[in-house]
Amino acid sequence: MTEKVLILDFGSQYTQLIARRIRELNVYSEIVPFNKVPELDESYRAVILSGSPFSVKEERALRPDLDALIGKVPVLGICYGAQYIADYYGGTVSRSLKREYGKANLGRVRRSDGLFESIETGSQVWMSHGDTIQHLPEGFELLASTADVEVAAFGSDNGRFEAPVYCIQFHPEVYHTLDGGQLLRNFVMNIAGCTGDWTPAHFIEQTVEDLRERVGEERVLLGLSGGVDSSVAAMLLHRAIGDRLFCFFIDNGLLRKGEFEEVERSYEGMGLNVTAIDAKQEFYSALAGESDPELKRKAIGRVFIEVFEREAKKLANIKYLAQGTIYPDVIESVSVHGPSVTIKSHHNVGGLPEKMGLKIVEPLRNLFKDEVRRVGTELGMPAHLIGRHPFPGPGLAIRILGDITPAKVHLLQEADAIYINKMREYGLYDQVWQAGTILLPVQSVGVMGDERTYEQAVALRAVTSTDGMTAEWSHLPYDFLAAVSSAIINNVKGINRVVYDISTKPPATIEWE
Ligand SMILES: Nc1ncnc2c1ncn2[C@@H]1O[C@H](COP(=O)(O)OP(=O)(O)OP(=O)(O)O)[C@@H](O)[C@H]1O
Ligand SMILES: O=c1[nH]c(=O)c2[nH+]cn([C@@H]3O[C@H](COP(=O)(O)O)[C@@H](O)[C@H]3O)c2[nH]1
Ligand SMILES: NC(=O)CC[C@H](N)C(=O)O
Ligand SMILES: [Mg+2]
Repeated sequence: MTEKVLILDFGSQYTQLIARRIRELNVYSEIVPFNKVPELDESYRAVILSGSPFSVKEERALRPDLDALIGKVPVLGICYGAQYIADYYGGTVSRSLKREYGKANLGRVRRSDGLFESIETGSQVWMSHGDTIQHLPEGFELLASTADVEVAAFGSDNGRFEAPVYCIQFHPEVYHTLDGGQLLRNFVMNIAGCTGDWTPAHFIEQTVEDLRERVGEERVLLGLSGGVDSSVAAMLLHRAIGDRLFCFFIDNGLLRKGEFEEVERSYEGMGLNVTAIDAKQEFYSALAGESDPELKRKAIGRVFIEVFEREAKKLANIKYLAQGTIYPDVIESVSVHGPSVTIKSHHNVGGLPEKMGLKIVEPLRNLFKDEVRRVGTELGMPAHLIGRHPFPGPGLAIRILGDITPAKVHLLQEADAIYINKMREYGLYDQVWQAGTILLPVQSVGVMGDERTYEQAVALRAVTSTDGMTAEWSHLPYDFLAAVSSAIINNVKGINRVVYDISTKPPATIEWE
């Protein structure tokens, strides 16, 4: 049984980060809304309470029953989590008009305590709160202070409860808390006694076993996109059920330049059963004359389903559809406006299961993207497949603003290939999370060889991100941007202007449509 750390989400913007930090210790962690605590069987070794935009002093504060948790397993409260524990057990928390936001240093630390082992006095921490803990509840002791807050950390491991409880006002999960990783390690490994059994090898072994059990002797269908998620899902299934996995790779005419052939080639030698399907014309016909972004997406989704359905009919007895759904797609988070379900799903073959009566298998639904990559590496997949930037299912159709024609696709493919190749050449590809070129529906005047031109413009997009939910525009070097711009304008006839997109998400999104 894999050991687990449970994270109760009170709506902090950092909740996912807590889960990732724990997983970096090779310990499995899962996030649940604060009010959906599962039965704590012995696989749960510890519970962490996240921060929150709420204040414990508010009427609407989120107030789960802590008696069900505290004393059962070691508990760590972070920020709101700490304030709530203080408040719950009879301490006092006061609201202050002044927020403490940013770096602070732990001025006094009770280092004899397990939570602060190997952490020096003066260690830099990151604060983000308005409320202050004034008095500790009975049975708790002060563990650390900063210049601004007396109660930066406190805990109870003296017998008031049967398991230790620790509370910290700062955020150990953000990188600005320099010893945050050490603190979490102290809590998870030393105090909660986790051993670190969540490794890619362990995950593969267990998943392959589960898949064999689940799928039995049935056949499984999988849409392969050339992207990381579907490729790793395919490899896992292949290991579990071999030739009973049938992969379809569809050329929708909206892929990058040379991508169809390249992806086909990279799957050779991996042992997968892949059928490549040329459906370019079907997609182009469905998109003809359509310029509304949502209608374009819908048309593409519809054709994906049609193609899948038709091809699947040629194979008898398919019972399952495999999807590369990953953890950020399924986490239920608490939103600032109250507990709600926010699930982002972009899955392009989404309508298929109901239509064909297929059951879904999602071998990656517990993994973050970087973990998917580590599993892929462990499975022996080539580095260029693992390191690929994410690419949307609707492809270049959502990067060509307005209606789609094969000629526009061609124009964008050429510009995009120059951008991406140069990015590799300059050693920037792996520093960027995702990059692409957007064909703008504007023409502008230029001059080339003493002649007037009146041609289209492209925008370059490059972002850094961890999961695509938020993103920063990448600060790419000017000499690189200059080289790309001149290569595109000199080599792609039809484009005479290149601009760089400097918008973050939110409020912009990564794709333009
Ligand atoms: N050209 C395609 N042929 C077959 N299936 C596809 C194609 N494009 C997308 N899909 C299906 O849609 C799913 C969602 O695509 P998505 O881009 O989110 O994931 P991915 O391609 O596996 O990974 P990545 O996010 O790294 O691109 C894929 O997992 C795949 O099953
Ligand atoms: O498979 C996909 N089908 C889609 O319909 C789709 N739309 C956006 N994306 C990808 O999702 C991430 C976030 O994109 P946005 O900021 O544009 O919402 C980025 O990585 C986008 O490339 C998609 N992927
Ligand atoms: N980051 C947090 O958890 C903040 C908790 C609470 N809203 C405060 O301002 O003090
Ligand atoms: Mg993709």
